[in-house]
Amino acid sequence: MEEKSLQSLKQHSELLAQFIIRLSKFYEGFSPDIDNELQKLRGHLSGRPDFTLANVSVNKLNKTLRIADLTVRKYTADSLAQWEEAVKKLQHSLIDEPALTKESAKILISLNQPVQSLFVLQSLCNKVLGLFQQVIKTDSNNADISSITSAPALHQAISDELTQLIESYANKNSEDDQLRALRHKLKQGMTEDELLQSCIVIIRLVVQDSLSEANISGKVIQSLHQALGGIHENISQSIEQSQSNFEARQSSNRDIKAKLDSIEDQLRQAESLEKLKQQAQSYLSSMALSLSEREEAEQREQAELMTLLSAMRNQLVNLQKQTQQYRRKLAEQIVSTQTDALTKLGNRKAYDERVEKECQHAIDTNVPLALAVIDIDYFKSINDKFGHAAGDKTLQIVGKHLKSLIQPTDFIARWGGEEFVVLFPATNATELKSKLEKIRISLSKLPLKFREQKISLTASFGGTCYREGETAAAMFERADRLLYRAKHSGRNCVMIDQEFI
Ligand SMILES: Nc1nc2c(ncn2[C@@H]2O[C@H](COP(=O)(O)OP(=O)(O)OP(=O)(O)O)[C@@H](O)[C@H]2O)c(=O)[nH]1
Repeated sequence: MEEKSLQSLKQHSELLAQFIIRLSKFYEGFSPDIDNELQKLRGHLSGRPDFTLANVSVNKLNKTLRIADLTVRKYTADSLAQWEEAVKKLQHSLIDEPALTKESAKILISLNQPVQSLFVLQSLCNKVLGLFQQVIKTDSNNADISSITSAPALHQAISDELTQLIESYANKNSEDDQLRALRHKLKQGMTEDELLQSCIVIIRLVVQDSLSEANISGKVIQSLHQALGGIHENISQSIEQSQSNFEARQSSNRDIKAKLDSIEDQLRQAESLEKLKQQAQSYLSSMALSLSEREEAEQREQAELMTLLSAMRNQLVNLQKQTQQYRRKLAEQIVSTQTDALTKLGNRKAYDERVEKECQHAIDTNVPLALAVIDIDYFKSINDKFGHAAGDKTLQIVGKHLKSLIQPTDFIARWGGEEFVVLFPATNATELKSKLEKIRISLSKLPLKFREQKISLTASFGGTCYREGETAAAMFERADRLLYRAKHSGRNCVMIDQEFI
């Protein structure tokens, strides 16, 4: 019996030792105190077990484990609170990501549930990390997309706009070194900083230019004002002079009349012919004197008037010269602000003005108006292969060629970059399609050669007709969408609004 219970005790202590070994392995590294104490306990229970010492170890372990348990709970609570705060912060930046917002809400609910074990805590930690990984991935994707699409598109749009502005200034100031350098740099490609600095340079130029324009206009107006003031003074002077001359003539008339009346009286009362003769002679010589004085005065007046008139004439001639000069300058300015410097075709401003007129005409006359947007295919590759100068030359050649293919009543403008816009008055969609097809084929046969290399060039076309009641911009957008479709259908083709056919 004793032998049996000893055997059973041995078995139990071995089982306990194995359990302690497993427990030690599980807790290994968790705390050095627990590791040491478990190792001691294993020693007390192996071989000849010493239950008294084992009991001491178990008590020590109990205490350490209680403290460790409190530490783990506090650590768990702290971790959960920190993760919750981090997920909440993250949630604010996820407004545009509904899937991630939903996921973060789910995680927040889990983080607020009681944590039963370290495994649950670990799984929560994994979920939080997973969420952050997903957000980082989405952010970098978005950053990639925006750096591929919006930022370069904006960069390109600003560069194109600046090129146009510089072109129109270069028209006026072809010798300006700064402009020449800017134009060159823009064609080479600019960094964002350089682009911003160029914007500032151009803004300064525009301000200076408008200030000097205002100054010139001010001077012209001032001199017109002076000239008009001079003419006004001369006219007032001549009116005053005429008034006083008129009064002098009236007094001279009264004088002559008085003398005639007096002769008449003398004739009636004359007693002798001799006396009458004497008196008549005296009156006649006095009248002759009055008349010659009057003639002299009249000649003087006429001379003065002539001087005044000739001064006025000179002033008017000057005035006319100045206004003509100014009008010519204004006309030149209007032409230059509406001309594309590179192709010498109308620019977007010219198009904007013209399209409004043509739309109004289409409404008034009920005659169709067609619009085409033409974009050279793979133009960038010309720049890339042969340089910007070759690209510029191509734009000039294409612009000239397009102009030669349309009627004088049609209107062509360079919309920007490698895009042209053409207005075809009195043209319906079917006619537009056939006109654009002819232009497309003609363009594809244009002989172009750079560095001894023949290059074939094609363009894509979007065309539509004006719909009464819509804006010119709406018509353009429709044509532009059709152009986009033409590009996506393989390029070198014409896409016409089917509604009109
Ligand atoms: N030489 C020159 N290039 C210009 C001018 N304006 C715009 N560009 C260039 O035209 C190119 C247009 O390129 P994209 O918009 O990619 O068009 P694309 O290469 O014609 O391709 P698709 O239109 O899609 O067929 C850009 O590289 C611009 O820098 C200019 O006045 N002169």
